[in-house]
Amino acid sequence: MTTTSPLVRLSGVHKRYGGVQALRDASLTAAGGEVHGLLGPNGSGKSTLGKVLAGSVRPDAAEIALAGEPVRIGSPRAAARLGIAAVYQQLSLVPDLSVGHNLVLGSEPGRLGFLSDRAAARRVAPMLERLAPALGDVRFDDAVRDLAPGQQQIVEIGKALLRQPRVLILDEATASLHRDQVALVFEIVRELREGGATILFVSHRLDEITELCDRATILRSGVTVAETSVPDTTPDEIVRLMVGDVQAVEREHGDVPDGPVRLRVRGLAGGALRGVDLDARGGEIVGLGGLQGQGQSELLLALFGATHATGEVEVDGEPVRLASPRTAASRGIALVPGDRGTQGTLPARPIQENLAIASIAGRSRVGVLSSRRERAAAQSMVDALAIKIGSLADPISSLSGGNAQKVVFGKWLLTEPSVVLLDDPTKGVDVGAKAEIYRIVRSLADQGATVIINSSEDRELVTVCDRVLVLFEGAVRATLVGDEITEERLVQAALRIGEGDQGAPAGEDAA
Ligand SMILES: Nc1ncnc2c1ncn2[C@@H]1O[C@H](COP(=O)(O)OP(=O)(O)OP(=O)(O)O)[C@@H](O)[C@H]1O
Repeated sequence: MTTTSPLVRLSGVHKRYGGVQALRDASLTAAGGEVHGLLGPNGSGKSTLGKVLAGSVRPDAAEIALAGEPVRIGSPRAAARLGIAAVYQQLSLVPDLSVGHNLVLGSEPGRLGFLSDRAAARRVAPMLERLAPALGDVRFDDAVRDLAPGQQQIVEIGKALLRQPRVLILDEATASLHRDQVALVFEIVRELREGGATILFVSHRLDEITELCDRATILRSGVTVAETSVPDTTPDEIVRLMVGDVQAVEREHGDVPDGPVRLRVRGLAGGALRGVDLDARGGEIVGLGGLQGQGQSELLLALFGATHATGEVEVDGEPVRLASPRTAASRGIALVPGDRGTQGTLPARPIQENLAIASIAGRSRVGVLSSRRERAAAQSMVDALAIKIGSLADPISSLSGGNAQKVVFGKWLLTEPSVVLLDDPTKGVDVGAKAEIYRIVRSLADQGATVIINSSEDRELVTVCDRVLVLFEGAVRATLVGDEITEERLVQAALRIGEGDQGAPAGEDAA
């Protein structure tokens, strides 16, 4: 069923959080049978608008109509009764409960309490089967706690789908998924669309937006600035609508630096890693590519001493013990983790403290740094990364996701590291901020640091890297250098197309 009458209409939406006007007269209109993108820079109000519709944020003012009928949505429960379901990057699953019970949570017959195991199993069996390609051999009884983050996200999506929503909000719900998992989610979203539902899709991945969305609403600073037909708009135009005119990031195919090797790794193994060799020079940006989940994050965590691994690591010719993040940090190794939700911040503490903490730990044993210096250092990072904040004293939990990620990034930059490990550092970061981060990554390298960057976006690897190691099942499968680094070659190497024809094999790129 495809209908042109708006299933969802939000207008005159205002929301203020303390000093931040998150939405001002924002609006959105989406038809049934439509995937509607909700786009905008970090902090532009996308999540807030979605949450107003999902009943989890109470607006200061709003008019909401569903299929032409004015409605009041005072709570998530009220939204659920209206057929509205939402999935976020932050999960709402109960870790100690089974996959099956998590799936039925929220769609159980309320008055009757919990479903019996048998009834629950019957209820979720078709959904588990549908999701199997993205879940692997996950079973009804497995505890959610034991699942990989991507699998948990899939369960969260399954939970929303079981409610058979007529409006489904996916708010960065694909950010932690592998490509094959994203493909399944898209398949399901298209089925929902066929059935006449409206899907509101929030993502910073332009390729996902152009692939999936029919129309899109674009927010800037809490205001709806445009509504557009996605197939009729080029990605460049979408970017321009989102951020105004930003300076495009051009790939600079400079020569690979030929200074001494700064980071030398031999036979790094453990967990998913099956013996990785790597030599990287100061000034070099080395990317980790390949299908996701091939050991890229594990490699970075092992180099940071955060997981148990064996092998030899040297920085500037001196052996580094893979003992702990503290040891790594003392040797000038910094890690910017990808999962900004759970790693790398003290959510309740002020932004200033979050920015300063790693550099304080590195420089002062006593840990007391004059708050004037801390403040000056923090402010310099806020300026350099254009982090959108109210005040340095606000808790980091008050920031939008992308801005929080910039704080994590800034925290490590302040330590002036010699080896910078970046684990998908721009996940959930808007295109404008991405460009800023790329510039900073480049300037770090120009100052002599070695940068190792894992990215889930091939485009990012093409944009910033001097060399890309394509990982496959915990080992380096291929190496692409300079002009060889194209999205096409990366995909080919990741999928092992044209075996043996993917640039120098691992190990041959050594000094
Ligand atoms: N609970 C809150 N308390 C205080 N301020 C908040 C809260 N939630 C959001 N904000 C602020 O409201 C503004 C809009 O945030 P929102 O999360 O809606 O943006 P967004 O477009 O989804 O951002 P991102 O792309 O970074 O996720 C931001 O400035 C943010 O800091």
